[in-house]
Amino acid sequence: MKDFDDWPGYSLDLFTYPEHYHDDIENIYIPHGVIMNRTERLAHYIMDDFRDDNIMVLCVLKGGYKFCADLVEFIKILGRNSNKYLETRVEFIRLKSYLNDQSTEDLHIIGCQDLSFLRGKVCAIVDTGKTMKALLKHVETFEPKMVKVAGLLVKRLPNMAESLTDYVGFEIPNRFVVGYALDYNEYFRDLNHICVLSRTGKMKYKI
Ligand SMILES: Oc1ncnc2c1N=NC2
Repeated sequence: MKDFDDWPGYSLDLFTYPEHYHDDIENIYIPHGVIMNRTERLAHYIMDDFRDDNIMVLCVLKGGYKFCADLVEFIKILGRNSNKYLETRVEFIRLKSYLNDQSTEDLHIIGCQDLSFLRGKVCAIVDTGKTMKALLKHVETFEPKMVKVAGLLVKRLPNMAESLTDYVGFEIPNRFVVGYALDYNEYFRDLNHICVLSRTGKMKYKI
């Protein structure tokens, strides 16, 4: 099912958002409430799959920090309510791969390169759906017991190989979105909804 092929997004006057972005966003593509409900559902799947394992969550910064925090919170809440706790540790890795709204393809890791804490662990990589190939290859070199990927957004690219994402938040067309920790040159991370950037916004914050 193509979730968002010709989805026009919600008009701005239906939801609240930071006033300073008023002219910079085109529409509200995925409202915060919808993101949270979807994330809760993904937490259910993860609880079912990781039943008795402890999870080592590898959060991909910066874009993945909101999704990761909410996903881990839901895993904790679901565990408490079903009296089945999943011990969850979180580590962080920073990837920088976008300049303006263009992926620079060369994925370089900023910060901790040594992921030996993953050895023999069950690892859940939480990311916003950037190209996972290079990161997965790097993670595999530390011989984790099992790796699963949770991606908030998976973009439908023309030559997309099978998706490397085990838990997909939303499959969307290949368009640049901001908000919910997704940035455009470090702006819009403080926006709760996932929105489409307007031309004004693209020009205003262009580097
Ligand atoms: O659409 C996007 N918007 C912001 N940041 C990223 C995006 N895709 N990968 C990283």
